[in-house]
Amino acid sequence: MADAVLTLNAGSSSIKFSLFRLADSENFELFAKGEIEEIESNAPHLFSVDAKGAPLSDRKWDRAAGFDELLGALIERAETHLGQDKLFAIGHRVVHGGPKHYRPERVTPELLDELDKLTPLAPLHEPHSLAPIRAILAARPELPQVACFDTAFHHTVPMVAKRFALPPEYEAEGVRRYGFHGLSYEYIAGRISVLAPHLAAGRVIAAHLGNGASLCAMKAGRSVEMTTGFTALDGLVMGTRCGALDPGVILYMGQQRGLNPKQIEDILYRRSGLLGVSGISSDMRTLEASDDPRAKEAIDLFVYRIVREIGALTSSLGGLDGLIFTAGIGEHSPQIRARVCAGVEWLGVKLDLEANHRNAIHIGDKQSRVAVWAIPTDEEVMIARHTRDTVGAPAPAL
Ligand SMILES: Nc1ncnc2c1ncn2[C@@H]1O[C@H](COP(=O)(O)OP(=O)(O)O)[C@@H](O)[C@H]1O
Ligand SMILES: CC(=O)OP(=O)(O)O
Ligand SMILES: [Mg+2]
Repeated sequence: MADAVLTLNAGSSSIKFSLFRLADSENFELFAKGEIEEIESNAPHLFSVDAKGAPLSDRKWDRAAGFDELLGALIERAETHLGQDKLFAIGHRVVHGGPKHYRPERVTPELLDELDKLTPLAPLHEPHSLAPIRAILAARPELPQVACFDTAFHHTVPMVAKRFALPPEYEAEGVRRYGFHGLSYEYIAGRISVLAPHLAAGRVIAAHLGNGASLCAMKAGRSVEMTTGFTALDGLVMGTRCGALDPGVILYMGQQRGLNPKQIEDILYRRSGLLGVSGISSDMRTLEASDDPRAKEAIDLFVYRIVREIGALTSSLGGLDGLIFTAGIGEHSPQIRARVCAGVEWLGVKLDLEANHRNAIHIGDKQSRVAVWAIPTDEEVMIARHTRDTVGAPAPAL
């Protein structure tokens, strides 16, 4: 009999989950993974596959189903798949931990009440992480749950990089830069120490380019700067988010256009970025396949901002030894990686075009002064490890 951890990673319209078995006291083995899609629609869909990708279960609803029902169905499936093995804890990616929560924490009703207050700072994510936690707490109060914060890895960023040049009362209230995609960067930092030990003590920029996108500057495996800030709106152009914006634009929207805060939130979070600029899609695959000039304009802007921010983060690091691409676009788009690397060639970055084309992991040219890698990320395994460490490894069966 083995023990298992279920991880949940909530996005704006879907919840990804993974089920890991504790193979021994240290290592997890992926047992199943899947997704609940269209969670708030009239047709939610739950599917899962095993570690090799073979289908395990598939269920479609033909009506809206609340989080209680969807999560109940998920846990029931997970326990059925596990058979004799025991689900001992559930871990969650929670995007914003605010000023107080920068370590994984066991969920309590008090913690949930505090995290609720951070919803305005992560409107696409926080409600979708907290609703499943609440549903599970009500249905299965005996099952330990752990919140793993996406902001936690950036706790090491120096204060000078976290401060806004605002009057001090804002800083005192926690209005500062936090940074996101921390679970992904923590995983990447661990992989670098295995795959490229010579980089582990060096100056590295990791580019998490997915639906949400950001860069993280790491020195000796610790975050020293990132492009996301108080919220996951700042920095790079994202699927539907605008990235860095002159705050004067927000004043303009309110004062000249007469938009209220909810309408502005909707534009900045849901109607900007690749989708807003192209008017076609937030999905990089669709844009790459399109010959519409607006798709090209959106991709040009996406790449330009990455190149610009790599320059800025290199300054924070005082030089650059390694550049790592990860997440959906970073792992799978040779075109975007090639264009970014061409833009920062002056830093000593040179791609091996053939390795890049076949999506190899080590994609730097032998002549490249900066090591270049494309490393698949795994936020789920990070959540599983933190969950096990926070709850404590289960006692061995007698
Ligand atoms: N082969 C590919 N080429 C280009 N972009 C890709 C490819 N595969 C996935 N992507 C892009 O990755 C993005 C999604 O990244 P992902 O890390 O899965 O996002 P999230 O976890 O935030 O939902 C989408 O823009 C998608 O188009
Ligand atoms: C914080 C964030 O942007 O997350 P995601 O990339 O999952 O949207
Ligand atoms: Mg993601």
